[in-house]
Amino acid sequence: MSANNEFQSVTESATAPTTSNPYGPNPADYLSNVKNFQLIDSTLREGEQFANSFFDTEKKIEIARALDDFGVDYIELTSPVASEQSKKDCEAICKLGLKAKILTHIRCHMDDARVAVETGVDGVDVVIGTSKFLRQYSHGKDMNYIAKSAVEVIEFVKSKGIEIRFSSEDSFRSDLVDLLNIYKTVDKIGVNRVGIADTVGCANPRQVYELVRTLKSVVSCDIECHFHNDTGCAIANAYTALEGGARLIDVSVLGIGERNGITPLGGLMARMIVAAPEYVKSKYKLHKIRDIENLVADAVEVNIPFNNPITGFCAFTHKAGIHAKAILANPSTYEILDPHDFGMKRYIHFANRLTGWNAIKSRVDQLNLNLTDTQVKEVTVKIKKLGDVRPLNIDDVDSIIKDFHAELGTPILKPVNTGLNDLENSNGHASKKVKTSK
Ligand SMILES: CC(=O)SCCNC(=O)CCNC(=O)[C@H](O)C(C)(C)COP(=O)(O)OP(=O)(O)OC[C@H]1O[C@@H](n2cnc3c(N)ncnc32)[C@H](O)[C@@H]1OP(=O)(O)O
Ligand SMILES: O=C(O)CCC(=O)C(=O)O
Ligand SMILES: [Mg+2]
Repeated sequence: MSANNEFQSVTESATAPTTSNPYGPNPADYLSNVKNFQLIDSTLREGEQFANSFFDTEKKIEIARALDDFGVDYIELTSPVASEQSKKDCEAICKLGLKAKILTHIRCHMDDARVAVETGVDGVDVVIGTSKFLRQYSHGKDMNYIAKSAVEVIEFVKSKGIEIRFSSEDSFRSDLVDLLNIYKTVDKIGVNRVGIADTVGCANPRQVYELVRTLKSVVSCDIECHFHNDTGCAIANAYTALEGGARLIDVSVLGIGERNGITPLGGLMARMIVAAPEYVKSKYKLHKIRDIENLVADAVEVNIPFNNPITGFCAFTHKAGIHAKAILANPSTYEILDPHDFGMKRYIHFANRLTGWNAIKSRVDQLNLNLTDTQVKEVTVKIKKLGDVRPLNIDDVDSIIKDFHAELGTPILKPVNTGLNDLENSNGHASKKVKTSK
């Protein structure tokens, strides 16, 4: 068996969930939930609550169009009672005729509901805090009052013929009996969705799975989930919620939102393409993620983080010699995501002291030079030696290779081609300055 075939067979068995069954006793059940999810993008609601955000009407429209083109199912907008302009922007976005359904997000109060239903939205997301913190320090209402006002608001919105979702804020610090009672009440009068919100980012995936499973056993409507990222669990929690039977996940571009934000759109796509590749690739224009992230990053004046899934400048850059060799043989050896699915490229960063002769041989081949394996190993030693002294760039490596080749006096058989391709790291050592992965 060739090296390539060996890699192939390892990769295939590692990515075959139905045979290796990493999902426990009912893989079909978990997977069917995961393969049918929907996205509610809240960049223009939760994202407006991000510290740096200010979107004028034109920018909101540009972002809404980009999200629609990407394929999100819903776009959630700031409450129309937040300000006069928020209301006008909501009305303007409703008139765009987008494929995505437009939602606005309001408090559980008739004053808000009356304004929301007049904006032209396809649905209203209603929220009210149910934890003791929110009941004491935010709105100050008890569970009876919450249930009464929820019923009133829901019936009113339903009477307008648009979608209605009821969500408890701070669900994971709320009393479970209180929660299930209020969800049962609103499910009975017929909401489109109920929402679970990890408002403070305290939940872990096991807690999420348990709550979603429990809720699923008492309501018949769809379940939506909203996860903050304070403890770094927002993507994992979203995924686990889907495994548990939730249908919809709230996301925002780059995860922008209150504090350090919520489940990021791009990061969730990275997670979901592994679980449901056909569904994700057919439903969402994944190659648009980079442009959407750049659009929002520019608007809120932040850089794309270096370690961002998919679009971080080094998300598909392989450096150590051991990795480079295997990547050259079969990219799946060290990649769970294929960069080409997202319109991205893979790079092998060979200009450093951790490189190996296999990576340097690839560079020699790219330069169309004619060296034996023994000669490539010799020139690799020279490259690593300089790499011990200072950071290297591609030109350093090329010069060492070309000088070595010239000293041998071997003719160059073909014209030299130094154009960039997948084996060159065009981002080089500029990580501190690189704003995006372009
Ligand atoms: C977890 C979340 O992200 S929830 C969504 C957060 N989004 C927003 O806050 C939208 C932007 N907000 C705003 O523009 C303003 O806060 C407004 C217009 C909503 C309210 O402004 P104000 O009336 O000046 O009140 P303020 O913001 O100081 O306090 C919040 C008020 O809402 C009430 N409230 C808070 N949550 C809820 C709720 N879910 N349902 C009903 N009332 C609520 C509070 O009791 C308080 O009213 P009070 O001052 O009469 O006690
Ligand atoms: O409406 C919701 O479900 C979520 C509201 C929110 O932003 C939160 O609780 O963090
Ligand atoms: Mg939130």
